[in-house]
Amino acid sequence: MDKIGLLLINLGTPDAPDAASVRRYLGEFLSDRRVVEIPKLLWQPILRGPVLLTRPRKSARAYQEVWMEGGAPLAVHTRDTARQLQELMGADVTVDWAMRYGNPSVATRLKAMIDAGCGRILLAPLYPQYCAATTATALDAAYATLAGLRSQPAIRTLPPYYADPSYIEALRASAERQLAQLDFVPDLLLASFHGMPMRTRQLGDPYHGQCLATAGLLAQAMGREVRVTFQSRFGPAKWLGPATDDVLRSLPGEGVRNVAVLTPGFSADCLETLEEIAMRGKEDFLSSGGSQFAHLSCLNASPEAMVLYRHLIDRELAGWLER
Ligand SMILES: C=CC1=C(C)c2cc3[nH]c(cc4nc(cc5[nH]c(cc1n2)c(C)c5CCC(=O)O)C(CCC(=O)O)=C4C)c(C)c3C=C
Ligand SMILES: [Fe+2]
Ligand SMILES: [Fe+2]
Repeated sequence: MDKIGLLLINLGTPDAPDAASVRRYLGEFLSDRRVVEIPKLLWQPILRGPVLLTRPRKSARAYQEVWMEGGAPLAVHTRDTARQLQELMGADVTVDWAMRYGNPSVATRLKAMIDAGCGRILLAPLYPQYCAATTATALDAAYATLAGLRSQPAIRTLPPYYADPSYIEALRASAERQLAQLDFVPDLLLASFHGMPMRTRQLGDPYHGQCLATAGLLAQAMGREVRVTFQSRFGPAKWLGPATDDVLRSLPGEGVRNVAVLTPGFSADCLETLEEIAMRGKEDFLSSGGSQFAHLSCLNASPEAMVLYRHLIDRELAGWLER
């Protein structure tokens, strides 16, 4: 039988925390028509002008605040996840990882897997909630690579797992482990998801409903309220709300003194969780009168994450792997 490959795909991140690297990364990311759905002729001059002239320097400073010894947090955690999964899966499955934007690219890692003899490949975009701007474009990149091949491998894709009991259990266990380590008891749990332009929801993207479903199931599993917000607004269009920063600033006025923020839509910690939430979100909350703030880490390559991914992957590989 053919060798089996598992390719974890995450969003992407710059190669280094400097303006030139961030400009290259943002140029690729924000040129994706799945991400910014403005006609190319209108958007490219704005992107190449004001956006790429100003944002890279500001973002590079933010990346410098969270950069790790092994590189960008998103890359470090995604690589750790792949390495640990490789150990768990054993020699039957070749595990690798790639980024939709930047490096290592989907094209290079997918081709390497095929060159290594993998005739059956499971593509696993690490997004619990489906969104065209994340899941679909990650798969587009893989299919574009396959389009250039005479001999293609058999392909399966990991479905969104936003309501899968194994995902909800991983979130619950990870949150409760971290809550037990805090030196305060939060009055409220906030689940902050990455935002999207409101228009994508009206056009039928299921992302918003899947975020609400995840938070509802997590609230049920934890037996307490989990309030949903959306972060990382970009550009002048109306985005999904309520906005995380607005809510963090208004909570003290509602009598919420202590808050813990989860970011369950991100499989791994990254700029958006470590800088935007754990640093700027904390400041928003404390400067508005809050007393104690905690950001709970993403699943990353935690023991809870390994149980989750092993379960999701084994289910997709059933029939390919005769264990
Ligand atoms: C129009 C812009 C954007 C859409 C739509 C969007 C959707 C979206 N993004 C993620 C996950 C991540 N985004 C990250 C960074 C990031 N996102 C945008 C813009 C849009 N995202 C920008 C401009 C940036 C770069 C950072 C900055 O300059 O502020 C990241 C982190 C990357 C990292 O290197 O750490 C993630 C992860 C999701 C899940 C999503 C839709 C649901
Ligand atoms: Fe984003
Ligand atoms: Fe951000």
